[in-house]
Amino acid sequence: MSKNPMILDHPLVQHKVSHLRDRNTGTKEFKELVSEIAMLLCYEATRDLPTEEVEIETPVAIAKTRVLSGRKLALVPILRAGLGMVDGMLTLLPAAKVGHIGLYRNEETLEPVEYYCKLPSDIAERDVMVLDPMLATGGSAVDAITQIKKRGAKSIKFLAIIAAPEGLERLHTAHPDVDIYVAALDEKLNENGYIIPGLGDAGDRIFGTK
Ligand SMILES: O=P(O)(O)OC[C@H]1O[C@H](OP(=O)(O)OP(=O)(O)O)[C@H](O)[C@@H]1O
Ligand SMILES: O=c1cc[nH]c(=O)[nH]1
Ligand SMILES: [Mg+2]
Repeated sequence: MSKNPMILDHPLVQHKVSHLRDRNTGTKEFKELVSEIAMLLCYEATRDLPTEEVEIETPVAIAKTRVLSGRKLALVPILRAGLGMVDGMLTLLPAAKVGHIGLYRNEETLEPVEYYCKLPSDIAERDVMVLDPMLATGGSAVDAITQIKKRGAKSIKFLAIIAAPEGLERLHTAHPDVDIYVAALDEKLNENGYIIPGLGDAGDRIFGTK
């Protein structure tokens, strides 16, 4: 990857993120947009997957062409909000295994509290993509990636929809080997650790809990 973080500047991504931010966007459309943006992030984050040449018989000739050369992949959404990105990713990567890490932010300290971790048993052999729509202070992403590395994974990417500069800095400092892909880079965090302008609480908007 040439740039870390990679901030997608594609018009489709910008258009969809604008609608996602809108406070008048309801749960159904919000979920659809998260899934679609995840698909576009996936397209960019898989640009370096290795391919191999094969011969395919078309109805008229033999084509020398390329297919993915069988790298094993794992998606690891950070619960809850990361779940919203899984379907979009699996649309493009149907063979990927899915692990889950449950984290929530302590509202006062803003530090992550871990409550669940279940990863594919062969995670150490897989290229891992960690998913969370929001990278705010970066505490959740850093903690999730630390847990995944403890279980042996060596190749890890992090995909978020909106990032704050504070979160990008913290994640890059803690895990400089991790390539980061984001759909939008925002201005700052407010005093409650929310991204400004952001989109509010992603988990609540995906699951309709507020
Ligand atoms: O970068 P950070 O400061 O750690 O903040 C980002 C985290 O906050 C949100 O989760 P939240 O704690 O709201 O849990 P939820 O997904 O269950 O709503 C979000 O989905 C990230 O996981
Ligand atoms: O702005 C924010 C920050 C953390 N988590 C969210 O869902 N939104
Ligand atoms: Mg939340």
